[in-house]
Amino acid sequence: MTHLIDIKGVRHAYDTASGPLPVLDGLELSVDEGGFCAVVGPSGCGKSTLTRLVAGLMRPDHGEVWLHGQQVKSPRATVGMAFQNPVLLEWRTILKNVMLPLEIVPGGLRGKAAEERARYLLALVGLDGFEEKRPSELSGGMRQRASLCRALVHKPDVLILDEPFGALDAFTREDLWQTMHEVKAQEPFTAILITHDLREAIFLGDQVVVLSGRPARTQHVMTIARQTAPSLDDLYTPEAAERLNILRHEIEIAQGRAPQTAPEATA
Ligand SMILES: Nc1ncnc2c1ncn2[C@@H]1O[C@H](COP(=O)(O)OP(=O)(O)OP(=O)(O)O)[C@@H](O)[C@H]1O
Repeated sequence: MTHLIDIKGVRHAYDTASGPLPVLDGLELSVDEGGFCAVVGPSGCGKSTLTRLVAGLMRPDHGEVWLHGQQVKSPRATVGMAFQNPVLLEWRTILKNVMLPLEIVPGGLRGKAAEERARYLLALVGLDGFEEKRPSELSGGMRQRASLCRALVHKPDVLILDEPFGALDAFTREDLWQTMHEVKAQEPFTAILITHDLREAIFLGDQVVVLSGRPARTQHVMTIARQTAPSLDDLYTPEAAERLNILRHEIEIAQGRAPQTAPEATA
C-alpha cells in the first residue's frame, strides 16, 4: 500500500561548533492518506527536525522522505504548518492572515474564491464575526484557531502541527482538540502532530509514534482505532488508561529511566 508520508531509514546530524550532533538515527514512519500521526518523545530528541524534513526545509544525511509518491528534495508548498506561537501578522486582519498562503502558493485561489474559502474555514472553527479583527484583539485560543485555518486554506497534502496547543490553558486546549476532530470531519487532512501531551496524542492520533532519546529512532508505534465522533469522555475509559500507561512507560524507556520491557500496545 502507498502511504501519503513515508520516512525510510532517516539519519541526520547537525554541524555544530563542537562537531556533528547526531539527531536522527533510524527513523521510520508511515502515514496513510487521512491519517493523524502523533509523535511523542523526550525533549530535544529530534521531533521538530522530523517536521522540517517532511516540509522539505532540510534534507537528511541518509534515508528518504516521500510525500504523495514524490521524494522530498526541496521546500514543499503543499504543506500546512501550525506552531505553538501562531505568528499572525498584526498589520493584517484575521481574514487576510488566513488568506496569506493563497497569495504565496502557485495556482492558489484568488480574489472572491480565496476570501470565500478563508471565511468558510473561519466559520468552521467558530471565528465567524472575527474576520476583520486584528490578531491582538483575539485570545490565545482564537489565534490558534485562526492559525489552523491559515495552515489549511490551500488544502495542503499534509498538515504539520508542532505543539500548537502547548501554550494554551487546559480547557482551551481540550476545546481545540474537539475542534480539530470537527474540522477533520468536514475538511479531511493528513497530519503529523508533535506533542508532549500523551492525552492529546491518544485523543487526536490514530497512530502514536514514540521516538527514542537522541539520536532518535522509531521506538514504538501504537495504533488507535478511531471512532468517527470522539468525545473527551473517551479519555477516562480503561482503554485510554491502558494506552497512557504504555506510552508513559515507553517515554521512560526513551529517557533511559526504565528497562526495555514495555507491555504490548493494544489497538
Ligand atoms: N539548526 C540546528 N543546528 C544545530 N543543532 C540543532 C539545530 N536544530 C536543532 N538542533 C539540536 O538538535 C536537537 C533536536 O532538536 P529538535 O528541535 O528537533 O528536538 P525536539 O525533539 O523538537 O525538541 P523539544 O521537545 O525540546 O521541542 C536539539 O539538541 C537541538 O538543540
